[in-house]
Amino acid sequence: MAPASSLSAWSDLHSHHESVGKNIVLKDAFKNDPKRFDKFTRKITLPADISSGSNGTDIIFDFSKNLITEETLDKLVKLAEEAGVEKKRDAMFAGGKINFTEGRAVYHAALRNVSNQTMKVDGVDVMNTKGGVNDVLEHMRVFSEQVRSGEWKGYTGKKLTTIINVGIGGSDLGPVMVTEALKHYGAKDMTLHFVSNIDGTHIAEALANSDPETTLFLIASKTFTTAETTTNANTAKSWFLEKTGGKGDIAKHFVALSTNESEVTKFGIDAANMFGFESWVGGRYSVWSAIGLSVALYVGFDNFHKFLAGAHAMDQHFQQAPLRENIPAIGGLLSVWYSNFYGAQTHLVAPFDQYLHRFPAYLQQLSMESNGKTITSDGSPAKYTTGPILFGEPCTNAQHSFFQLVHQGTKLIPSDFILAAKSHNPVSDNLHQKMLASNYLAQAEALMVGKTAEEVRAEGNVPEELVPHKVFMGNRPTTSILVGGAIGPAELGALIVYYEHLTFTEGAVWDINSFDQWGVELGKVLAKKILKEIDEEGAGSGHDSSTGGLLGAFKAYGGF
Ligand SMILES: O=P(O)(O)OC[C@H]1O[C@](O)(CO)[C@@H](O)[C@@H]1O
Repeated sequence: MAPASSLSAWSDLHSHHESVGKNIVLKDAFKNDPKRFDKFTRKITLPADISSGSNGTDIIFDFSKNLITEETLDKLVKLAEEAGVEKKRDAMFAGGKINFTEGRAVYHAALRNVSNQTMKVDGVDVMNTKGGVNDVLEHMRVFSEQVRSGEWKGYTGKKLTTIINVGIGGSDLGPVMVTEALKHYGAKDMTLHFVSNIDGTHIAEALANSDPETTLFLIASKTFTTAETTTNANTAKSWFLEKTGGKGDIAKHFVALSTNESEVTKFGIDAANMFGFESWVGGRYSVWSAIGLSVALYVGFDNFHKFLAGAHAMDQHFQQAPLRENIPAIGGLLSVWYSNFYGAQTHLVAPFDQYLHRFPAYLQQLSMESNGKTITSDGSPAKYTTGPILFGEPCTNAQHSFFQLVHQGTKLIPSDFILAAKSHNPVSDNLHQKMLASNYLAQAEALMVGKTAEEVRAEGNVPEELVPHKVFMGNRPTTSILVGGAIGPAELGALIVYYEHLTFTEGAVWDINSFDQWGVELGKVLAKKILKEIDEEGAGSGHDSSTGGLLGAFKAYGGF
C-alpha cells in the first residue's frame, strides 16, 4: 500500500483540520446539536448466553466528546478506504500473510472462533486439524477441570492450589491482566503468581511461600528461548527438585505453553504436557491461546470459553460493520486524527474499575509493540507520526495523581474512560459505585467544558492573580465506554478486541507492519554480550565511556 500521507483523503483531512477541526468547540457543538450523543454513539450487544447478566450486555462507545463533526467522520472513513483498511482486515481474517516482514499470517482471531467457521492458513484448516485450535482447547478444558477438581494431583497426592506462571511480555501481561480483571470469578482456593522479571526478587518472592507439593508451574513462552523465561524456569525447576529431595515429579508439576516442542522437551517437560499454538499467534495476541491456561485454571473453562466468545462477537462486528458504524475502526481513525492532525503524542486509557488495574499495562504492549514503528511497507520511513504513547491507571486513583496534566497541561491527551454500570461488589448500598460513576461522568464533562476566567471570577473570593491558575481550557477529547452490566469474561473479551482492532486500524492507515517487533532485538543482543563481560576481567570492550564506566562501577560495587 501507499504511505498514508500520499493519499488524497490525507490532504483533504489537513484542509479540514485547518478550516473545521481546529475550530471545533465541543460544548458549543453539544448546544447546537441535541442529537450529538446519538449521532456519535455506537453500541454492540453481546449474546445473552455469554453475558454477565441474564440479558445480553450492551457496550456503549460514546465518541461524541471527540473533536469531530459528521464531515470529519466521513473524511476519516474515506481515509480508511483509501488506505485499504477493509482489504487488510479481510486479508487478516482470510489467513493472509499480512505480517510481511516475518512472512506470517496474523490469525489470533481463529483462537476465539467459537462459532467454528472454517479458517485456513496455507490451505490447512487451523480449527479442526490434529493439534489445531479445537484440540488445544479440549486439552485445556480437560486439564483445567482436572486441576480444579483435584483429580490431577501433585507427586504426594495433594491437590495443586498454587499456580506460578513463568513468562514475560505477551506470555505474562495477558494472563495477569485477565486473571486480575476476572478475580470475581476466580477459584477461591487458588493462589496465582506471575513471574516475569529477570530480577531474582520476582521468582524468589513467588517461591518463598509456595509449597512444592501443591504448586503447578506453567512455563509460558511462545519461542521458549526468551532469556528471562528460561532462566526463571530453570530456577523454578532447581527449587522444585531441591525442595522435594529429587522425588518431585516434573511431569505432575510443570507444563509448557509454547510453539517450540523441541526446546520444551529439552527443558524436561514431556510433550504430552505441552499446550501448543502456532507461529501465526503474536505474543501480544496470545492470551486467547494456550498462553491463557492460567486464566482457564483460575476462572474455569466455561468462563474462559465465554471470554473467547465475547472476543469473537467483537471480531464479527469488526469484520461486518460498515466503517462508519465500525466501533474499533472509529477508535483507530480517531487516534489517527489526533496523532497526525492535532499533533497528539499520547493516548490515555483510564478504567474506572479496580479489577481492570492492569488493563493499561496490557494495552501498552498491544499498542506500542504493534505500532511503535517508523518504516512503512515499501521500506521508507514514515513522514508522519505513528503509534502514540499509551498510558493509564485506574480511576479514581489517577485523578489524584497525573490528571492535573490532562486537565491543565500544555498537551492534548485524547482519553478513554471505561465504566461498568454494575459492580461485582455493590458495597454500602452501591454508594461506591455511584461515586465511581459520578467521577467517570464528571471527568469527561470537566475535560470538555473547562472553566473560563469569567466563571472563576463568578465564584467570588478569588484573588485576581489566581484567576489564570484556576482556568481550565476544556475542549479536551474523551471517548466514554460504558458496559451495560458487570464486566464478566465476555465483556472483557470484547473490550480487549476493541483495542486490538483499533490498533490494527491505526497500523493499516499508517502503512506499517503492526505484527513484528524487531525493535526489541538490539537490547537483547547487547545484554548477552555484557552478561559475558560481567564474568570476565576488566570493564568490557568496545563500549562508550559511559557504558564501560558503569559496567566497571557495577562490578566493583557489586563484588563481581
Ligand atoms: O513468549 P516469548 O517467546 O517468551 O516472548 C515473550 C515476549 O517477548 C517479545 O518477543 C519481546 O521481546 C514479545 O513480543 C513477546 O510477547
